[in-house]
Amino acid sequence: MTAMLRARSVSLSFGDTPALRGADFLVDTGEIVAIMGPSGSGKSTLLHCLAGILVPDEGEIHVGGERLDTMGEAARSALRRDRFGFVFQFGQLVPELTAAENVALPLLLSGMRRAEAARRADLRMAELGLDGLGGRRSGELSGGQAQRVALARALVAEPEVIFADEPTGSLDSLTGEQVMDLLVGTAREQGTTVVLVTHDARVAAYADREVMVRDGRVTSPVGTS
Ligand SMILES: Nc1ncnc2c1ncn2[C@@H]1O[C@H](COP(=O)(O)OP(=O)(O)OP(=O)(O)O)[C@@H](O)[C@H]1O
Repeated sequence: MTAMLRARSVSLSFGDTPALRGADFLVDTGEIVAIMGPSGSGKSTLLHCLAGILVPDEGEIHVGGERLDTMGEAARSALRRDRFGFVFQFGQLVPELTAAENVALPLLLSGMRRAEAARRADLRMAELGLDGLGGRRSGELSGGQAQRVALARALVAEPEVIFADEPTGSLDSLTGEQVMDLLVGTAREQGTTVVLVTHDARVAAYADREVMVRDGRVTSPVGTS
């Protein structure tokens, strides 16, 4: 197996607060890894560094063969757009857009023509059980529906990596299970790598492997290769 993402001795502080203190992490291509650990231990910060949203103060982040932490903002933003998909606790749909427009957004941003983007968005929504909801805005969707729309948006451009930060945190347990079934099912089908942050052992159980973050360090095995 080849490493999709690797963090080496990553440290990052917010002012005087150290969030990461020499964290090492590795995920192989197609692997689903859950990052667990106590509140405030640095899980989200690690995910944001791996995704090129935050730049560490020290250490290295590698995506495939590329070094992410030394890239400029424009290159990191292009890499996030072209190779990564994101699902957060609250779907973060654009409220002014319909569900279908939200799902098509990543394709439009990468320059796809409107009709083709709409066609692919429809297909993806149908796969996630969202038939007939394309015209609704986020305020007209249930929490589970909105999170499935967010999932469709994360998956529509067939990213290499999905980053999911507490993707079921705002849902009841049954709806959360449905969202995890869809996320993990689609990722396995497409060979997508998933990095998942969660407090919930039932959610982490969907992953191939769990790592534990404590006090800004990954304390359990960092990877398989
Ligand atoms: N934007 C920020 N500004 C200042 N401090 C921050 C910021 N983001 C995180 N921190 C601090 O960094 C540390 C790690 O935070 P992080 O959000 O990564 O933890 P977490 O393990 O994801 O926590 P939780 O499970 O509660 O979401 C905490 O002490 C937090 O207060």
